[in-house]
Amino acid sequence: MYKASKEIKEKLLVADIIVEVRDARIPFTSAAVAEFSQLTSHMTPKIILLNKSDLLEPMLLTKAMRRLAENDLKGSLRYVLPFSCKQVKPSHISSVLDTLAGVPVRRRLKSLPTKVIVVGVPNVGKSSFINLMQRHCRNRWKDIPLEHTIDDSGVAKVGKHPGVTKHVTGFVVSHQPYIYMLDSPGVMYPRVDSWESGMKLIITGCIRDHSTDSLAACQFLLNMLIERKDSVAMSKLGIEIDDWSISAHQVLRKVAHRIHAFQKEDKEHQQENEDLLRTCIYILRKFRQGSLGCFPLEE
Ligand SMILES: Nc1nc2c(ncn2[C@@H]2O[C@H](COP(=O)(O)OP(=O)(O)OP(=O)(O)O)[C@@H](O)[C@H]2O)c(=O)[nH]1
Repeated sequence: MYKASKEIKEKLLVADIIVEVRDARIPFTSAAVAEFSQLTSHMTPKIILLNKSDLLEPMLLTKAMRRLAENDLKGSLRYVLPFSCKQVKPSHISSVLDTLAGVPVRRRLKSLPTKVIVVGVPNVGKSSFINLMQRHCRNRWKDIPLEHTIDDSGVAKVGKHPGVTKHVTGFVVSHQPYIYMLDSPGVMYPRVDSWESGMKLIITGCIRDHSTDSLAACQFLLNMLIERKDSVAMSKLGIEIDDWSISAHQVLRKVAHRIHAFQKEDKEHQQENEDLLRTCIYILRKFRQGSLGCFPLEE
């Protein structure tokens, strides 16, 4: 963990622009806040990329972007862009490139590349985004070498250079202006300031769940679906609900029956907890894949 923090620190120090990837379904809860204030200058421009926007209705996405702009970005120079690595839209890529090109950075000298680092809490799609940009840029500039290393002075060079003590690797995303994206993301910690935030982070996979958490997180999710009277999501779980006063535990049992999670030979119900846990993992996986439909977890 210490090593990871040290690496992020070093990368943030060389970065001219920070792209913070967040999960569009939890635009506030998936903020990578932990080290930001200590490690970055207030002057470093930040772009917030609301990834996984394919898992949110367009109207809600617009709302989330507006709320972020109103609440989260006061007084600092930031941009909020929608993105989806799963349903890639050329307009998303071009708006990222245009925004990067237009961001006023401290030193935009022709000889020095503007260095962009991608950061975010786990599982928000940082690597997917970097890989996608790398593929796009490789196709765009077929004849120009795109893989570089950068030494401490910020000069990008092709190939490996002996004598360069610290270097970061990445690829060119734009030649005019000269913009370079580091190819390894900075993984940061989320802020878990309430039980509810923790549940949302587990549901979306930003925090790894252990068995007890899976049960609690799944029940949290099912309660949300019950509250929303979300018959579409329920039908995707293979069940129908006639009376919405049903409890999360009852829904869980219904799904367990539906997927035949209960073991037939377990007449004494000794395995029941394990069977329900397997069902929770099944439900959470479906949600994370977007198979339960598009809905926000934050109002
Ligand atoms: N639906 C959807 N899934 C996505 C999107 N982007 C990434 N994913 C999925 O989210 C999961 C995590 O993606 P990664 O790119 O590994 O995320 P990461 O932030 O690099 O994760 P860590 O390595 O844990 O820090 C994978 O299963 C991806 O397929 C997206 O835009 N939409």
